[in-house]
Amino acid sequence: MQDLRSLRHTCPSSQLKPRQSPRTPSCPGARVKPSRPSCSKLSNVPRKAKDAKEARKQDSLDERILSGEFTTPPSWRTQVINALQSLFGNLPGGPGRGIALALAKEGRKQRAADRKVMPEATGDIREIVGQPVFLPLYKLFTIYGKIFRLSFGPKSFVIISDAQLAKQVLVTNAAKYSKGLLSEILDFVMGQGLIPADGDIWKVRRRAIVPALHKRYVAAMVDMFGDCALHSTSTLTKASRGGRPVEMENFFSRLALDIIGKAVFDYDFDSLTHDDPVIKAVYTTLREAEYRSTAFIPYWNFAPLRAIVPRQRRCTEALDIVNTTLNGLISKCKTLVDEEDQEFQEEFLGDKDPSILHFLLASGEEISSKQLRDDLMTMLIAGHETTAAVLTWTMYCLSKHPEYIERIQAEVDEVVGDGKPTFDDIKRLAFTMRVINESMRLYPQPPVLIRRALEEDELDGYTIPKGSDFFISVWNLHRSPQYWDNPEEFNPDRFSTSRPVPNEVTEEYAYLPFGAGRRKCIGDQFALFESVVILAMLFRRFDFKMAANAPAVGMTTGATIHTSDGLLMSVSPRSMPELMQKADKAAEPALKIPQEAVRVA
Ligand code: HEM
Repeated sequence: MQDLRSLRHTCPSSQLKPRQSPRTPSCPGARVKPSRPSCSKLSNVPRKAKDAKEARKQDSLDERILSGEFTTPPSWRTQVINALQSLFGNLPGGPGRGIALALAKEGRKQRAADRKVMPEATGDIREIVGQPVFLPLYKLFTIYGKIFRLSFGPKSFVIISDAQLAKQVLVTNAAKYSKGLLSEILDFVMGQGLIPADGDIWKVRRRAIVPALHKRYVAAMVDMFGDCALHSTSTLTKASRGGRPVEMENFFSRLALDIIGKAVFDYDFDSLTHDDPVIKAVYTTLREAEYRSTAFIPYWNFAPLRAIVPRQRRCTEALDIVNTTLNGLISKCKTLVDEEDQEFQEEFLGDKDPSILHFLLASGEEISSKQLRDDLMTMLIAGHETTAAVLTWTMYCLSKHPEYIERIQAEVDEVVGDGKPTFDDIKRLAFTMRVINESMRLYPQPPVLIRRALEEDELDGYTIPKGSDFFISVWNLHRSPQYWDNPEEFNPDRFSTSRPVPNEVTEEYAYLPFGAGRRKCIGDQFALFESVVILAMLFRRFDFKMAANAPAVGMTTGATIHTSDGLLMSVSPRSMPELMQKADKAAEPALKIPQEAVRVA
């Protein structure tokens, strides 16, 4: 893999100099590492050699920035006009002055014309896909500013790192943009589900699904979050008794899977205590979706290769298992709906099964099994990986700030005590909520949003041709010094607890943890409540800190930000013996967290 040496700047405008001295967009203490190589050749390279190569790559971009390589000179026309203007302006008296004035006017016109050409970085795509893509994008943002084009051979992307431009694409002119590349990548797993769908299918499905997440449903889910979190404490208790550290990313991934399975189709994966073919199939499918979003040759589009390449064969088998399971759940729920005499009304909540699937079937809407499966699969993925990533990075941020853990514990002791948080308690767990809001600022999941222009548009004075692909860098927005004081600092108090929970509107589109506009996340409340309940339940019962010999925490990315080597923490019970006895009684005996299915790719 090359370093970024071939990235060339071709911006003609002098307006686009770096706005600040460039620096590495580091998370507090986190180490940046390349994602697992998508090219099998690299997997034999010894780890140290790979690390050294990565370090050289980082250094070389920094050095090149500092050397001024990316500093944007004026276009040659502007340079010639400037030179002539100064020549004639220095002639004593006579026509020289008049010519200099005319040149000054021409210079102004030329500079305006320069500004119309979008700044452009060109390079080799392997330089970007070899590492979490949002990191080089941050560096390029410090050079090229709020909007620039990133080109690799014939392919190019417009990168947006500005709140008002993001608002224009996501909200004001949303009808002019589709999910583009994302739909292509996710088609094999989500089909026409809500995330990749566009046009009329998206409109119809959004209208059908959003009402399912009504207030009564979310309140019922809050209770279920508490049950699942309590169940998970047996795993932590067992680890703490055995003096064994817990890999928290794996732990949260499985806890979130258990929750979303129940919430969406009333299926108990119980993945924290066992592995089975369905769980393995779900993870194989998820990892394949991530792999496809970072690999740069879509060889799987050729049917013969899908049949030959082992990982593609495994993926097809996994999809079969997941689809068969979903079909089984759909027909079971259909039978339930046929047999029950519960009337469907607004805020419908199934007595025996409060899931979204039950709501959708009970609503009586005509829908094909394939569409229903696409919807369920979409929500399974959307609601699982994201929440697990948010909890993992929140834990990581907290591990650096024991003082905030103490504040969460004090709040939970006062508001919740030994029980499970209720819907009404959540408002009063305001500091815990701000911790999550702040962690989502530093580690947005996903870190970039993808769009494609369906028709010509104009952004910041630039003409955007139809078909242009966009990355809206939420990572850049959330760490931009233009919008945030000390943007790299983890500081939950930047969001006051006496103000509403921060969102895209309160923060004027500089904060987009759930996107914005018509494609905004439908599970935002669900996910925030879920995260608050889990943190409250765990911190009431345990203390967490980084394990003594934990590997440094690095980042890799697919759809969300993963750790490169896990988040290894030691867990110990808080010194409240009577509480731990109660927790032990409530929870079932634990097996160790199954490891093998989580890191398949
Ligand atoms: C902390 C957890 C979550 C985060 C950070 C998150 C983030 C997001 C973001 C940023 C988008 C917008 C994507 C875009 O504009 O391209 C989105 C869309 C979506 N999310 Fe979430 N999400 C979370 C949890 C959930 C949950 C729990 C569900 C389901 C119960 C869910 C279902 C969806 C769906 C269906 C969409 C597509 C909406 C549409 O296009 O109309 N998400 N999510």
